Amino acid sequence: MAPVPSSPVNVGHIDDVQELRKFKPNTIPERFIRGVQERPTPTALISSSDLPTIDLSKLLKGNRDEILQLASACEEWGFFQVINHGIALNLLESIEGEAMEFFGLPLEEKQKYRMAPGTVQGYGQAFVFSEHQKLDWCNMFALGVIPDSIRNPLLWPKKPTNFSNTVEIYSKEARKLCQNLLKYIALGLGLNEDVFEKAFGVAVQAIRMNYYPPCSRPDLVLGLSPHSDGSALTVLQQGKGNSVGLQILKDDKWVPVQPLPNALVINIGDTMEVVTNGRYKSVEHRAVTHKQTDRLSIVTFYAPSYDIELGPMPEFVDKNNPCKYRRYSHGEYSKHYVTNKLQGKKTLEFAKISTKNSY
Ligand SMILES: COC(=O)C(/C=C/C1=C(C)CCCC1(C)C)=C/O[C@H]1C=C(C)C(=O)O1
Ligand SMILES: O=C(O)CCC(=O)C(=O)O
Ligand SMILES: [Fe+2]
Repeated sequence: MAPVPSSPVNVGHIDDVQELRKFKPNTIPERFIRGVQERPTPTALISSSDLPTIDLSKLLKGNRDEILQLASACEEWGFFQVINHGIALNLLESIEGEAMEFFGLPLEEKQKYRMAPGTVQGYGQAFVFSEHQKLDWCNMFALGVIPDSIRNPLLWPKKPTNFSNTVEIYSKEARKLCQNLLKYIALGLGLNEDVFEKAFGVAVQAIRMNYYPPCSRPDLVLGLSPHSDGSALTVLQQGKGNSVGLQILKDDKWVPVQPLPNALVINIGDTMEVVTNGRYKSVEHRAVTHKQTDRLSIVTFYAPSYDIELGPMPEFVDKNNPCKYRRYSHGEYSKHYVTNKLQGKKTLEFAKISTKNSY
C-alpha cells in the first residue's frame, strides 16, 4: 500500500463542495477563503497559446525537429500539450463520462470510498493535515493503479458499473504515453532512449480525478492549491468544453492553460527535476474556479518504483552545474510528499542540498 501517515490526524470538518453548492450556493465557509496573497488575481497577459504543442506521431517517426521542440518545451515551460498522443478519443470521452457520472452520484454512494484523513486515495480532499488548513474548492477521487501493492481494491467503485474497467484501460494507455514521452525526453537530453525506463524500475502509477463545482466567489478561493507534482511525468486531461482552470507559474506570473481540443497536458514532475539536476524543472501550478461553470480534470501520475534510489545523473553535474539534490529513495520521497500539504515547491526541499562544493 502507498505510504500513509503513521499517527492519526485531526483535519476537522471538511465540507463537500458539491453539497455546499447544492444546498447553500452562496455560502463560502471560512476554511475555503484564502488570504489576500493567495487569492487568484487577474492572470498574466502572456498567452497560453505560447504553451508548446508536441505531436507524438512526429516523435514516433523520429522527427529531429520535434525532439528539439520537446526538449525546449521541457526546459522553458516544464509543461506542454501533446496531440496525436495515441489515446483513442472515445476512450478520453469514456473516462470523462465515467468520472462525471461518479461525481454526480449521491454523497452517501461516493462516501463508500471515503478518503481516510491524512491519506490520498479515495473520495474526498487530499493533503489536509490540520483543522486550521485552508481547503480547496474541489472534490477529488484518487486511486493507486500500479503496482498491486499500492492498490486498495475496496476503493475501486462498483458504481458507475463501467468506471473501474475504464480506469484500467485508460491507465494502460496513459502508461504507454508516459513511456513513449520519456524515450524522446531522453533522446532530447542526448541520453539513451531507455535510460529512464531502466532507471525508474516498474513505475508507480496513480490516477486522480478533480471535480471543481462552480463557486459564487471564485475570487476568494482556489480550486487546487499551488504545487509541483511529485511524479516523473504527469498527464492531465481537461474536460471537453470546460472553462480554463489550470494555471502555471511562469516568470512569477500565473499563466492560464487554454485546453486544446483532444490534446493532453503533460508536465515535468519533481523526479525529472532531480535526475536532470534542475535542467528541467517541475513547474508550480494551481487550479481556479468559475462562477457559473464546473470543471473536471483527470490526472495520471507516473513515478519511479518506491525502491529506486534517485539523484542527479552524472551527465548533468559538473563544475558549472554543481549537484543540487541529494540521493534518496522514491519511497522516502513519496512518504514525504503525501504527508505534507501542497505548498508550491516546498516539498522538493526534501532533496535540495547547498550548492557549495558539491559536485
Ligand atoms: C498532487 O499529486 C498527487 O496527488 C499525487 C498522488 C499520487 C498517489 C496517489 C493518488 C495514490 C497512490 C500513491 C501516490 C502517491 C502515487 C502525485 O503523485 C506523485 C507524487 C509522488 C510522490 C508520486 O510518486 O507520484
Ligand atoms: O485540475 C487541474 O487542472 C490541475 C490538477 C493538478 O494539478 C493535479 O491534480 O495535480
Ligand atoms: Fe498537479
